[in-house]
Amino acid sequence: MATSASQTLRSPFLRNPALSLSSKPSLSAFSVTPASRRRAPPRLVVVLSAANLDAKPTVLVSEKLGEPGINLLKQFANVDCSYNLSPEELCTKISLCDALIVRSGTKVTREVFESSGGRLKVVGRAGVGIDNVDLAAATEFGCLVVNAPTANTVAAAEHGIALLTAMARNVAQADASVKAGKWERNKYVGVSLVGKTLAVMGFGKVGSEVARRAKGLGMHVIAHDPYAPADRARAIGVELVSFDEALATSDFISLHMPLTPATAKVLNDDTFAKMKKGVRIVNVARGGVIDEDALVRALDAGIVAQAALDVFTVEPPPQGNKLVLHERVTATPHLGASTMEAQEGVAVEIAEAVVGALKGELAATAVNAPMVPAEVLTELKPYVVLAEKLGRLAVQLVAGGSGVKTVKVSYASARAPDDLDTRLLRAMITKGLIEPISSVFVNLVNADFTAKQRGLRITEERTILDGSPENPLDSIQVQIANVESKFASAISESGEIKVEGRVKDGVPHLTKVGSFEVDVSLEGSIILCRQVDQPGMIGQVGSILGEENVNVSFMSVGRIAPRKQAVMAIGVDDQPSKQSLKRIGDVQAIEEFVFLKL
Ligand SMILES: NC(=O)c1ccc[n+]([C@@H]2O[C@H](COP(=O)([O-])OP(=O)(O)OC[C@H]3O[C@@H](n4cnc5c(N)ncnc54)[C@H](O)[C@@H]3O)[C@@H](O)[C@H]2O)c1
Ligand SMILES: O=C(O)[C@H](O)COP(=O)(O)O
Repeated sequence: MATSASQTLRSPFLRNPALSLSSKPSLSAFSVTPASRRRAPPRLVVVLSAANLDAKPTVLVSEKLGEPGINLLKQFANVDCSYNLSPEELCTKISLCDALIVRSGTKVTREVFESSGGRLKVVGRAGVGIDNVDLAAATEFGCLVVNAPTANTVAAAEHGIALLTAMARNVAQADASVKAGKWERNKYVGVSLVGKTLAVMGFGKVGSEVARRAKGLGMHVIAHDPYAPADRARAIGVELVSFDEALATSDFISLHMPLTPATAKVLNDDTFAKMKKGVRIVNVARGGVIDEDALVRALDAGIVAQAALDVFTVEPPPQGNKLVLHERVTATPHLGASTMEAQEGVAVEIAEAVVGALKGELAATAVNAPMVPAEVLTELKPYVVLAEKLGRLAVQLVAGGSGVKTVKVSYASARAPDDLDTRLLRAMITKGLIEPISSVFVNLVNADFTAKQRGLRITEERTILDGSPENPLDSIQVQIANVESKFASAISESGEIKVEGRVKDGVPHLTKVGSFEVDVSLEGSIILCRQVDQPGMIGQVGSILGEENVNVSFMSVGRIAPRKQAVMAIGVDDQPSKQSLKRIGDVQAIEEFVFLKL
């Protein structure tokens, strides 16, 4: 079992609270509730709880990061700024690091994750593009990848506009000519932008800012983006068009899509052939979206009149690169994000994201894990804890030897189905199901991957309840099918191990085991006993535990009918000894019992 996870998943409840009696409306159960346990909702420490918070984590910064970001990191971590590491040096260092912060110049390969020996928990990309990080490997290794997606948007858009205008007026070439002692006024006659059509390819953050600015220059702006909403484009006076239409009708094309398998070399011999003769191209996205050899051919053939490029397939491009040296190409060394303001912003954005992730908070800028908006997260916090604990309980009820393969999770809620994002809950149930029976560390990043790898099939279903949708969930039920249980009473009428829980006053409770209703707060550990319902049972078990100074935090009895079979759930703060557990088992009326660690 991954002990580090369970250690840091502690919630900050008080121990040894004064007990107070609270009567329950249900006839079939009563409970003893520590008053102090009803106060604070559990802290959410879900994603990266492997980071050892007792020792300061170590953050490796492998490329120049703005000072404000470094200062922020230093308040929480040991910061190792080692720039220009070779791939081998990076692999060596990484085993000593909990987090790595990179820009576009560091390749975070599978080897990096393998070399980290499981210690690397977060990769922070101080910028937008994450094409230099092997996301599949990061996910497999349970390493969260976060980026800083907003702080350099304006800088990149401004650089796009700078390249567009500089290209149109031959600024770079004319400057070099003047510096070379020439005065070539006729050679550097440019083209005007006003009234020309600009196609923005990729209408995301940077693309839309470029569009806005280009409209200010009097250009007719169209955009191609298969995923952009038309109303967002319309709102700034931009028409979304097909890829082919963008190519065929534009005087200028500005690229702003990410580099993905779908966009790699999207500008190639075939697509250049579809463009208007004399088109001008700007690229501040990624070099790999253009087939650079094809661009050289298109320039030489006069299809492309000019290109202005900030990014290249290989950076820095090899010496003597034909494209860079082409007379009608303006080149900058990946400067899109390089303004003082953007670098400060990016540094702070990524430092906050990495520190937050190391503390176990959910990252709003997670790239390989669901991004859960802060308000949703606040609401879901206690349910997240409930989900993991139900998973832990359910799997511990399985009799040894019977493999867990089929799990059904049912969420009962008065919310509309699309108003409840269950990915986080599913991940935590998976964590709860897998960690107690393996050495795998499961988090939000690798939960689905790990489940799949272990052949664990988790299906989810929703029960829509009438009533107020004020709370996101009424209950969560976890059922494990096709297994035997070491506590037969946990098997429901339909033959599965079944546990169900709810959140009460912000605290997760176990409310059903098999067909028995119970009510026990999910903290510490739990003893479940099945007995013939009769007076004195609570006293007998309570005094066995009391003799050993085991603090009982919660007790509840669920029964079919008075004096028939009942299940008693006892919450304990401390682990009872084997002898005490045996004595409980020896109580005559107790037919079976199980001790479950949460
Ligand atoms: N040169 C630099 O220094 C610099 C700085 C910032 C960003 N960038 C790069 O700019 C690009 C855009 O960044 P962003 O912050 O605007 O990202 P973003 O995610 O906000 O926008 C990208 C847009 O591209 C769209 N897209 C995806 N596939 C597409 C396709 N096949 N065709 C057309 N559009 C497609 C997406 O729908 C999205 O709207 C990224 O490649 C990023 O790495 C470069
Ligand atoms: O994707 C990005 O954010 C830009 O390409 C910036 O990259 P950089 O951080 O290496 O300047």
